[in-house]
Amino acid sequence: MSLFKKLSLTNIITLNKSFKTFSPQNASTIYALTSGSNQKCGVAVIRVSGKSTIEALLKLTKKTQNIYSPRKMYLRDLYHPLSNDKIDKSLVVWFKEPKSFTGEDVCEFHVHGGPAVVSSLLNALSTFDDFRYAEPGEFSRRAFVNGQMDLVEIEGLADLVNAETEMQRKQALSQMEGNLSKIYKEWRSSIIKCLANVEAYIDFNEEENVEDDVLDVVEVMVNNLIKSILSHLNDNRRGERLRNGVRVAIIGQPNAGKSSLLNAICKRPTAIVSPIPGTTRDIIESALNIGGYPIVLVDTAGLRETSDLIEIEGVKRAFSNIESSDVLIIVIDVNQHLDSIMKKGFVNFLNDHLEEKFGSYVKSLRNEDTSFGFQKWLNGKEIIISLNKKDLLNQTQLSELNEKLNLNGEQISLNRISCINENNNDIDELLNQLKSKVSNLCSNGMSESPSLTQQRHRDMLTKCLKSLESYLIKRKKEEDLVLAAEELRLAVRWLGTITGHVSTEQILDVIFKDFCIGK
Ligand SMILES: Nc1nc2c(ncn2[C@@H]2O[C@H](COP(=O)(O)OP(=O)(O)OP(=O)(O)O)[C@@H](O)[C@H]2O)c(=O)[nH]1
Ligand SMILES: [K+]
Ligand SMILES: [Mg+2]
Repeated sequence: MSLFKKLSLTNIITLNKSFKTFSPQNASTIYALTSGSNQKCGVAVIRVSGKSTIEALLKLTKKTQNIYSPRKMYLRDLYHPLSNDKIDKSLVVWFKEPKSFTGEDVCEFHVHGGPAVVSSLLNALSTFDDFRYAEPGEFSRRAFVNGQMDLVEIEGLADLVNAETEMQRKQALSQMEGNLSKIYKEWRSSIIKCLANVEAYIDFNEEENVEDDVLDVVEVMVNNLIKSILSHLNDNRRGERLRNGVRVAIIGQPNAGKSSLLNAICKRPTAIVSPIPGTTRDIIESALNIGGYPIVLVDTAGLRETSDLIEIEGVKRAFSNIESSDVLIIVIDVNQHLDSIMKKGFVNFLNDHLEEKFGSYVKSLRNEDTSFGFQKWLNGKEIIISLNKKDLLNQTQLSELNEKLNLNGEQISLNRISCINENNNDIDELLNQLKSKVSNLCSNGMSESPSLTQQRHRDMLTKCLKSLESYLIKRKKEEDLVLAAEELRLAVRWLGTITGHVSTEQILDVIFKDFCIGK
């Protein structure tokens, strides 16, 4: 083995060793109701983790020595250690460290899910020395500290617990199983390799053992890394959208029927509907699951110029929601605008209508460019146009309208609906259009090429990318190689922060505070 290769190896080992900078706070044994609710239920699970777990299990089941094999279920009576009172008949299972969720000795008691049973067992556990009720996320935190899961996997676990739709579940499961971590870990080891090579070159370039082209090889590797990280970052936020929900804003002029449409889609009277224009002022949000994709449907105030102070604020909020939404459903009262559509043709009508209704907003978007068209206006958003109140048109008007609805190849979806007539397929057609737009915007949650799922990862990856680029710039300017190498060291750090190889208490506190107790 060349000196160069030997050195790479030892450097990697020291780099990997220096990362656990925090101390595990696992002196006490912790316990919690882990099955979630405090409501009555068939079975409640109480989890215990820590070094005195076994003592508690033996005491509660009145055994003097450990007769329990790990990972096997036993049916046992549980007794309160102080009163000797029988608490319940329970299934017990224990896991010997390190083969447990937390990496410590763990025991689970499956008891009948009544509040009195649960509190009696929790009370019994509290009587043991150095036992305390777990903090939110403390079991997971111990799993992390003991190396059972990295941070990205733990975040996947939290997402899995919070997943509300099928696609979210798939994405979270894949992340929990380490598919996303794998990418970050591979990148990290590549950078560590680069760093080790550069350091070897710095230390030993006088000697013949170091290959001449080492720095060129590093440059190629860094360039490849930059490419991979960039394409992961520029994924159009597909994974984040799936995790957080796609924002879909319903917009249009007053009385177009926006709130009626929200109610029709949600199948409940969420928003107030009235014939008075300017009814909706606040933003009304409703969470939906469409084909496994999470959606936040947003009803907004009708867009118009007004002197009503409250309505002005409503219109302002509507515009800021247009800005932050991924999909816009533009509702148009087709009865009111029929003449105009027939006269101008649909695309011209739409351009004029949008310019009139959204003019101020559009102007702010287009700066000096005065040409007006959907593409400019969309600004990357998906658009669905809903011609509402079609029930007010007669058959002749409807068929004349249909002939006019030529979109000239614009990338928008169009539908004709009625929010009054409950018994129609129009809303279904709209939902299908919405689903196809949303599925284009979201990752499908599958593991082949896991998507970036969190802003935290995005921030760290961006910093990592900057450091890699700085390395190349410093190399190009032929600056001191030691200073350039420092950039690689930083890049390793940023990546390590994502998975928790480099860690600070602040990051951990932020991540684990959102966990429920018992996780
Ligand atoms: N005939 C008919 N009337 C409708 C339809 N959809 C809504 N309306 C009526 O139109 C009026 C306005 O409906 P809303 O849903 O309040 O309209 P909006 O766009 O939310 O209005 P603002 O909140 O004031 O901007 C109400 O009287 C609704 O009953 C429809 O499909 N057909
Ligand atoms: K209204
Ligand atoms: Mg409304």
